[in-house]
Amino acid sequence: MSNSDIVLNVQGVSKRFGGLKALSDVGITIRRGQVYGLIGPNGAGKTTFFNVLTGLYTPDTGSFELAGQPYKPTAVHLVAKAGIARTFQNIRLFAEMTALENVMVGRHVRTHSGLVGAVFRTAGFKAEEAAIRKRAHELLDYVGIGKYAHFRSRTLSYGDQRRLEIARALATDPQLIALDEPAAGMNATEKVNLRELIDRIRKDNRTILLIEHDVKLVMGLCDRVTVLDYGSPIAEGTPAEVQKNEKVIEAYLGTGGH
Ligand SMILES: Nc1ncnc2c1ncn2[C@@H]1O[C@H](COP(=O)(O)OP(=O)(O)OP(=O)(O)O)[C@@H](O)[C@H]1O
Repeated sequence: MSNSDIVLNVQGVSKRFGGLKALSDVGITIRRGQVYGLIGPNGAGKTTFFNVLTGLYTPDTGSFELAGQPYKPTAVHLVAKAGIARTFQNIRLFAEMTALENVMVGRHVRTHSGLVGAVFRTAGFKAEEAAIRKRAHELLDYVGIGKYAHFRSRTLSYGDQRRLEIARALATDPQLIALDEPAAGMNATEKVNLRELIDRIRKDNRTILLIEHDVKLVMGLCDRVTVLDYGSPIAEGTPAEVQKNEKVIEAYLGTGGH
């Protein structure tokens, strides 16, 4: 495989909170079309890594490359523009906006008319708006909630709100989709449906990084996995490989499950 297959290459990430080393020299490499899992016991540093990657926390050290281009994760909107879209553990939708509007907002990251066009409603702006609306409908259909396009997002079920977040992430045409505990709070049926959706996104040659507590889901879905423990990577490999790794078994089962 050539280097052009590498979507995300992050190396040497460290992050301190006062005296606590939340991340020590963490690196991951993700290839195009992979579903990549980041797992580890509670407090291992997964969320911190996600937040660093997506511009919410400033790292102390680290190099960041997306699709071969260096990027600086200094602000969320810059990371989105560089091509990483994320969802949140605690769903962050615009509750009073419709499902369609939420996806359209995501798409605006990639639009060109800008403020002047929006204020004067130029022909270019209107054409762009119509294209965004069409694409947003397509994405809602794609994630399976097209019939709720005109419902306020807060009225959707939990599982459907998660789907909506994924549609909004896809709307930015990202190089990488980062899913923060996508199965959290889902029932068994919703989890099966989520798995199908993620599989489908992967088949469309998208690249996904996910943090997930549901180990079964991770093992069934991910091509590769990195395991963090106390802020350091302790194993990397296929799910089958890491499951057999002594350090991983100890991190999860030994030392009293911190
Ligand atoms: N903003 C912060 N300020 C201070 N300490 C923090 C902050 N965010 C995280 N930490 C600490 O950093 C460590 C790593 O936390 P983090 O939330 O990244 O772990 P995690 O693997 O995502 O855990 P969980 O599985 O419980 O979500 C923890 O000890 C946590 O208390």
